[in-house]
Amino acid sequence: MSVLVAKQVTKTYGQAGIGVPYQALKGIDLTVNKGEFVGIMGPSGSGKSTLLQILGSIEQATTGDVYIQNQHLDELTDVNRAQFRKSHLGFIFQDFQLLDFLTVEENMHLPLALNQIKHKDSQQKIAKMADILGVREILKHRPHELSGGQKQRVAAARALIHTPAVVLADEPTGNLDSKSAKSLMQALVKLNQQELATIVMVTHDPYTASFCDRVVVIKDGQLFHELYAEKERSRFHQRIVHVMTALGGEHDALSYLG
Ligand SMILES: Nc1ncnc2c1ncn2[C@@H]1O[C@H](COP(=O)(O)OP(=O)(O)OP(=O)(O)O)[C@@H](O)[C@H]1O
Repeated sequence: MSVLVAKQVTKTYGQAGIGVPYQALKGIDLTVNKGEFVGIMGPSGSGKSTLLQILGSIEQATTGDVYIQNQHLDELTDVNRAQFRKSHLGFIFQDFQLLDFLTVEENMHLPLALNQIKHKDSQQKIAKMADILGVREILKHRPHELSGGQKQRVAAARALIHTPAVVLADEPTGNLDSKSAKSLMQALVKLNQQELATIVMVTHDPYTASFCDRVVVIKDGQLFHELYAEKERSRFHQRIVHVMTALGGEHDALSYLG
């Protein structure tokens, strides 16, 4: 069952008469099924963040259609779009974006409060998420008392706690050391497999991407290639590295693809 469908999405920045218009996306088609973990990769400036922002209804596509759980995003009013985002989407950012005046527990409670989840259910959800993400011991701490890895696991808990239709993650391991990155990705895989969470994640890092079921590669605003995971993650990692190396090189990138 598809949860997210993007059809022929384009994005042109720069209004007529102000500077030179720039087409960042040139007709992207993407379908993500329930319980899929999809990585979006591509060189710097290829349009990854633009695509993620359009999928998250933060930016509007210039042309094309985006549906999340059959809801066409362009058909929502501004008020309904904000409400839809709160209830149907979860976001994880590179710089965590936790509220420092709230404890970990209160940060996790925020999406539940915004969606008017009852106190008893909230407590159960917080306890379950805290266990899956290994943050139970730090529930009473404030974000400034945490390591980067802990902060990002809390941010992931907050993004997923209200069981959104899709979680959109923009470079979630970008500020983490390799050990913390691995632990975050293992937690996301667990949430993906146990809770059937649907995750779309932009990353530069082939190792981070190797935890996905599928990696979509964008080049110059267009879909360039798709890779599917295989049993051994290390082999998938290698294949991603090959594709990205080929993309960054001057030679015929397609000669690497198989
Ligand atoms: N608000 C904006 N106004 C004008 N141009 C923009 C804007 N946002 C992005 N762009 C341009 O659109 C193109 C795609 O940008 P985007 O941030 O989506 O790429 P990216 O693949 O995420 O890059 P990176 O990996 O460096 O973050 C780039 O050329 C960028 O300069």
